[in-house]
Amino acid sequence: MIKVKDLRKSFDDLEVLKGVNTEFIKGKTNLIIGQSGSGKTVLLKCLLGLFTPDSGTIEYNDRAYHDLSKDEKRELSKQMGMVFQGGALFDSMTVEENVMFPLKMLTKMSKQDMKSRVEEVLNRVNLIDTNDKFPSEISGGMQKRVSIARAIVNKPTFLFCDEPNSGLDPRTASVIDNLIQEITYEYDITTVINTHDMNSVFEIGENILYLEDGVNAWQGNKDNIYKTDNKKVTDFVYASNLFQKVRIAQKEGL
Ligand SMILES: Nc1ncnc2c1ncn2[C@@H]1O[C@H](COP(=O)(O)OP(=O)(O)OP(=O)(O)O)[C@@H](O)[C@H]1O
Repeated sequence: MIKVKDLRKSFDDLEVLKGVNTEFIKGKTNLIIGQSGSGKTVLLKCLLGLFTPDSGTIEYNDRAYHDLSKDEKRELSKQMGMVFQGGALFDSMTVEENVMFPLKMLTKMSKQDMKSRVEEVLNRVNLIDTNDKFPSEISGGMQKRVSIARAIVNKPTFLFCDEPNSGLDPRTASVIDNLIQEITYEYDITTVINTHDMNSVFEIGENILYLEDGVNAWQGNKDNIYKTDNKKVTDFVYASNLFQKVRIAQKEGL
């Protein structure tokens, strides 16, 4: 569980987060949606500890970040997994080396234990016989799987994903969404996903935060979002004709 209270962050004169209050639930896929520039990435980076907020608090399992000692902050960062936009794999490393990287950096595991843990997570994301391949030798969908394997290899408590579907065809995007959701359940992780993909919203949106101009403007789940009359949310979510038709069909019970 992550609780965010009155979070504010500015860059010089630009006020980006203007008092965000929200909760991200353990064991669920929590989505952040909103217009470009609404502050989604800045919020995600605050959650990851990459940006220091100007004010407000972030509590990770009921412990406020600013109350933690330096060592505790370091320990907390080890409990965080990140799926970067575009995968952000190391081109010069094989799939196995990419996934092993966090274990080398963050743990004192033996080479053998690291190898077997890497094997376990690569199997979990259904990547077989790719250990010795380089990122350039596998498809975009497979690269995302490697990125997910790398993010979960150190058994994180918190998983952050920045547009995990970008650049994928709709079917592969849906497979990746479902994989992230399954892993969230299996590992009982607090997963936070920054997304532009409305298919993800309707598929895995268990707790959706709609951010508008740096504030939490709406929060609900994929079932509530069909029915909400909050104009800001409907204008954003149903900007496409296709989704408008889906909404009408849903409301009419078709
Ligand atoms: N390091 C930074 N320094 C200065 N301004 C920044 C920095 N990071 C973000 N911003 C500004 O904060 C605002 C919000 O950016 P952010 O990347 O959070 O938007 P977003 O909602 O993630 O947009 P998108 O959906 O397009 O990725 C933008 O105006 C951006 O220019």
